[in-house]
Amino acid sequence: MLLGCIGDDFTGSSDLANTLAKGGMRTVQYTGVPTRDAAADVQAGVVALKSRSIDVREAVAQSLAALEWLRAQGCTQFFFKYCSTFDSTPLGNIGPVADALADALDAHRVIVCPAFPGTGRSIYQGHLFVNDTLLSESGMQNHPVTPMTDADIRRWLAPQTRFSVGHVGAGDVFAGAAQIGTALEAQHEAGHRLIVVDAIRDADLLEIGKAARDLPLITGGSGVALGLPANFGCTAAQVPWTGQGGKAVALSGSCSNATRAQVAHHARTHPAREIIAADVIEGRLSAEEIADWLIAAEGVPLAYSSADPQAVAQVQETFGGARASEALEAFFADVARHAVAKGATRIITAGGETSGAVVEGLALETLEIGPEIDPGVPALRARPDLVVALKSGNFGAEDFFAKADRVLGAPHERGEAARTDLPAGQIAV
Ligand SMILES: Nc1ncnc2c1ncn2[C@@H]1O[C@H](COP(=O)(O)OP(=O)(O)OP(=O)(O)O)[C@@H](O)[C@H]1O
Ligand SMILES: O=C(O)[C@@H](O)C(=O)CO
Repeated sequence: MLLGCIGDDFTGSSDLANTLAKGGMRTVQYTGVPTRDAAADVQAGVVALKSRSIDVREAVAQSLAALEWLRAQGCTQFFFKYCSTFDSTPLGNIGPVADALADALDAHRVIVCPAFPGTGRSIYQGHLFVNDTLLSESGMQNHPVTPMTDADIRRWLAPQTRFSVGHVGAGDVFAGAAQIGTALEAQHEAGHRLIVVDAIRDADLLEIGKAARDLPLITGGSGVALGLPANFGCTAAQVPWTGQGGKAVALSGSCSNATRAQVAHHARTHPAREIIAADVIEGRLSAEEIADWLIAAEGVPLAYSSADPQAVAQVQETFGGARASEALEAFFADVARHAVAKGATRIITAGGETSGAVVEGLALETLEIGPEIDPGVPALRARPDLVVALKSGNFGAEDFFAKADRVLGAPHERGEAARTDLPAGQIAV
């Protein structure tokens, strides 16, 4: 293994794995820290944690355990993947995890770059934009767990880290890799260790990637990984894929604007059933009943708890946010387990936490990275008879659910039949 990656959530990890696989690296995503060695031919390993919003000490401990495993696999460079909207609070977890990894790797010029132009995230003069609005005016200021009320990433990161935060501005980035390297060195000499780097276009990210060639640790969204495969001699390639026939089901626990638009769009032409949060929390609805409905329904049936901010606030006020989230995530995991037991072979999930719960509930240990469905969302093979797509809340076009089903089911470009030869947990990219 060459490049070792640690992702702070499951959908974000598949977003990063997608970029690396498209760049030609043989990439595998692992659910949590594996207990055995990776296959010998894996070039990039992404250890997916659910560490974005957990207790900071636990997030650091899990990330260091992931680092240890990745080091043992032979990796020479490491990547800490967090959200392109820098989801964190003034207490962490991005800063403390980056600090701990920097210490462990003796890294002193640590790039901090959440930019992902393909989904509208850019950084200019240290400020993060979502399309044409500052992060703090993009809707992310209302996020229930990590409200992002300041778009200045330098200022947001400062209270989270023990180190001084530096900045490489757009002027240096536009001048290319050599100048980025010089600017990183100047920031280091000025006493800064975590260095926010501007990027507004993919071309900027490719130059940053070149400049990062010899850095032990890079942190950011998936965008800044664009240039890394080339440093290892890999070239962009079509990602091989064998489609999976059979029954598709879609599950959505994401309440983001993008997902709610996708749910509304899908419900116009496919069977869709709303999951009422109170029914789940108070035990009036069984997961098996929903799985039966999904299996019996035509097309790509969707079960969703996605609701607007007022409805979510009402549920949280009545039951408490943590209780509601736990109950709904456990419910979707149960629905997925029953649906797979009853024959589902293609599972599409929306929402980082929801997807994480489903992947853990189904005990999917490794995910083979397939072709991109929409920016940041790849098709994934979990088992010889099961494929999945894990969509971050804010990602995907309006027709995402139907499109995901088409890509998951698409025949291999060389026309091979679906594979049945590989045992679970031993799947190569
Ligand atoms: N109707 C609802 N009322 C209250 N909470 C809900 C409701 N539906 C879903 N939830 C909870 O809201 C949370 C949504 O988080 P999730 O990470 O799945 O989506 P997201 O935040 O849109 O995605 P991402 O993290 O990828 O941006 C989950 O914990 C889910 O269980
Ligand atoms: O970087 C992103 O925006 C996503 O991969 C993600 O992490 C959303 O949860």
